[in-house]
Amino acid sequence: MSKYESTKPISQLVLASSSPRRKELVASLGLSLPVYILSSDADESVPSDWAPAHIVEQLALRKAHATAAILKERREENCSLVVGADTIVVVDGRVLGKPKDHEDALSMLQSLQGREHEVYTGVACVVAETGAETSAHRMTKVYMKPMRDEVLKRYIATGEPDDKAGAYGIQGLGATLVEKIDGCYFNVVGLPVSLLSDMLAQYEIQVF
Ligand SMILES: Cc1cn([C@H]2C[C@H](O)[C@@H](COP(=O)(O)OP(=O)(O)OP(=O)(O)O)O2)c(=O)[nH]c1=O
Repeated sequence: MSKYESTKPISQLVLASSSPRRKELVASLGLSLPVYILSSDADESVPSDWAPAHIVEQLALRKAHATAAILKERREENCSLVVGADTIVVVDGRVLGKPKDHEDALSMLQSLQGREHEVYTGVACVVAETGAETSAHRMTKVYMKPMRDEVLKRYIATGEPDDKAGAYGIQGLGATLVEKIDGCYFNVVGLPVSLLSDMLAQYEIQVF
């Protein structure tokens, strides 16, 4: 029995995510095994006293386990490694997820502009066959420029903040809001690929 308790070698990777960014980043790794997308509706509510690192790792695990359960129900022949991820923005200890509406997006961006905040992404790997799990996270500091409401409102009107934690996307027009970062860029985009590649190596999946 290998260390991840599977009787068979991993033959496919399943990304438990509906995020187009995560899909692109996994594709960019050019893995030699097939990659499929199968997202599920994991509950994303968490107790208010959880630390950011714990939140993102637990939510990444929930997402991966929910997809692993679907695969198990289907009695898949292939041995799948399911990858889940979760990203949050933290400012002054306050956790920002995705904005509910444009008003919420404005209040998030008002709290981020002109100062630094942290972005946490948790990554989880679950072997569908056995439920064996690993999780880890990265944190990146992001420094946003000071901006007037008028600028923030114009950015919100582009629609880019709608589906993003903290109401901005560093990979898009949101790059113009950011002065500098300290840490992994891909962690901010939603999937720290260097961390993921280390985690995949534990399952004998090599990136190159
Ligand atoms: C801060 C920031 C977040 N984001 C995105 C990454 C995540 O997709 C999203 C945070 O929401 P998540 O709940 O982490 O992910 P998701 O709902 O988009 O996808 P899934 O749960 O199906 O995997 O915010 C960016 O794309 N750019 C950024 O600069």
